[in-house]
Amino acid sequence: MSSGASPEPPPALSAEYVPALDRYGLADLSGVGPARLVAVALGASPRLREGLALTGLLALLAGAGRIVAPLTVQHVLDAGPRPGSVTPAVLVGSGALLVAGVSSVLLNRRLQFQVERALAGLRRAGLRRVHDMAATTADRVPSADLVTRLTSDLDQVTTFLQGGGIQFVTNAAQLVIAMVIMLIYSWVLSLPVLLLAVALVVTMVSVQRVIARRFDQARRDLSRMQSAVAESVTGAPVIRSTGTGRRTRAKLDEAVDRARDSLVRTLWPLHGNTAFGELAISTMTIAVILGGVWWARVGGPAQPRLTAGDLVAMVFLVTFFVRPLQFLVQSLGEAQNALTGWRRALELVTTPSAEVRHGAPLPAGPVGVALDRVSARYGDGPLVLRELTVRIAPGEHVAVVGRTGSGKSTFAKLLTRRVEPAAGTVVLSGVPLGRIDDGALPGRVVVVPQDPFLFDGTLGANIALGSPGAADATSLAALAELGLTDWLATLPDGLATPVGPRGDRLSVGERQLVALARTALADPDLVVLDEATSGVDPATDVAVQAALAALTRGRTTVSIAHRMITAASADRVLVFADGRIVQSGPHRELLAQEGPYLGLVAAWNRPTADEIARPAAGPDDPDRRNVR
Ligand SMILES: Nc1ncnc2c1ncn2[C@@H]1O[C@H](COP(=O)(O)OP(=O)(O)OP(=O)(O)O)[C@@H](O)[C@H]1O
Repeated sequence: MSSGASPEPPPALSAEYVPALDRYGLADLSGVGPARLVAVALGASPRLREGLALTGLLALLAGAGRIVAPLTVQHVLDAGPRPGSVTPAVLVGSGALLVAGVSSVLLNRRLQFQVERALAGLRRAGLRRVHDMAATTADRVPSADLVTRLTSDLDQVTTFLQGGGIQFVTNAAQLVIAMVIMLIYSWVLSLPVLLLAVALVVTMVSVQRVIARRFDQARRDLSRMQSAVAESVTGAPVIRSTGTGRRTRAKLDEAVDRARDSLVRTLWPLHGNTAFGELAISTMTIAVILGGVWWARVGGPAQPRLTAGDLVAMVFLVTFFVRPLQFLVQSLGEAQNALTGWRRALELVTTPSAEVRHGAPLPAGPVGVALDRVSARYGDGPLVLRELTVRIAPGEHVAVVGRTGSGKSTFAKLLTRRVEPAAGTVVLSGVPLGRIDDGALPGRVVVVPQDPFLFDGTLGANIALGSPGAADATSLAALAELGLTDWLATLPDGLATPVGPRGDRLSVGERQLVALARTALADPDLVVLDEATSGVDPATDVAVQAALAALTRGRTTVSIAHRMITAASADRVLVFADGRIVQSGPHRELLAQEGPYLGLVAAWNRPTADEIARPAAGPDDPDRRNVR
């Protein structure tokens, strides 16, 4: 593809195309007929539509040109070898071959370019969709799976095309033209050829269905295998530390074996199809030769039904009919594989976007939150949040506490549109969240996760993400605002300190500090914070608490609190149990009530095994302070 090519416009699918969704919420094109599939493919890859008529014409010229040779031979044989007939016939034949050659080169070039551009467009659109989905369906289909799927599916298409798949078009054109000319020469001799071709096609189509099903399964198993491999590589430190290497290997072996078995299962019908195709092709050639000799004798020497030239031309034509048919049969498996890849890539691209475009703006100022009888679930699973009704005033700091699995994270995901309510409405500053424009949320509603993701680069670059283009001075001011100047001074190169891939060179606590500085720079109006549960050393923890206090001052904040100090410093605590809010009020008030909060506080006050192993915490340790 030329580097100067303009980017593929986004898919413009026909208005009436409303995809059925599979259980992961992805478009499901598996039951869609070929005409609809082609329409969807053209809609998703507009480049394919460009110059379709010219492409068709080139295919016809390339296919027809090759068939001129038998016609020339027939003419010369029947007219007798006289210079008056041979020379023009040879000239016409040579000219036609030249046109066919040039058309074939142009066609291949054109198809290669168009298809590669279409594939690049699909890749781009697919990756964009993965990003878009990561915001809403990440919990249903992991983004890594989608990327693996997109990459391997489109690789399959490229492999097919590079292995001669482009010839498919020329061969198909040649097949049709040879058949038409054969019929013109002798419909009697064409009859057995066509009957055998019909038998071949009928068998092929039914075996093809089996191949398609098995390839689909094989591709799913290959995707699963790739995900399992990727997971085992990413999770290598955990696997090593937990001593679960043997179990992981067994899981990987099982995934590899399953993928292998699936691939082997595709081979039987594939080979059966090829063998049957070869058999049919040989039979056709024999039928034409024997039938031709018989048919030539039927009329007797005085009135032969077939001239010698006709018979020779027919034998040639059968070859020209058979060769592409053979090619098509042999490539059918790979074509099927590539088609499945193309279809699955199209499924991803045509999955309806969850983005809200041209939605309402989010009114300026601190954000107020209102939930009315909101329930939520993952996929078609059970409700994990039930009938939540809660108000959070602008500027209020609310801590969300509860046992593991009680629904705290899901509540946070509801506020940031990572989970759609199954019932009820979430309203931010008077506007239903589902109607707020996607562009209105970044920078205004910011999530600080437990273990923030940092890009491989400098500390400064990672902080500046909060306000793209921010100068170092602005980042330093944000750090100062959070009281982090002293912490910065402990780093070897200040803002220029490299953080390593995913921020691995920093501790979890330090990554949270970077995320807090990034958030301060963004200056959001609603902060949703998932407090780190572990891995924060006491010194960094003091810095995190101070930075948090500064960041949340005057901003609406929802903290998923795992420690008492965080709950105690909030204006109000929401206690979750089994997906419901069972208590709500300031920390001190809740301490005076009978209820689950007292149980949580007791658990928080119990020293952990880690703390028992450590020397006794000093009075300054914020987490050990008796807040009661
Ligand atoms: N992606 C998911 N798919 C299916 N179920 C999920 C998913 N994420 C969470 N759940 C389920 O939803 C329920 C609430 O989970 P959630 O993560 O909101 O709880 P939590 O209180 O934040 O727990 P923790 O403190 O352990 O993070 C749990 O039963 C959990 O198993």
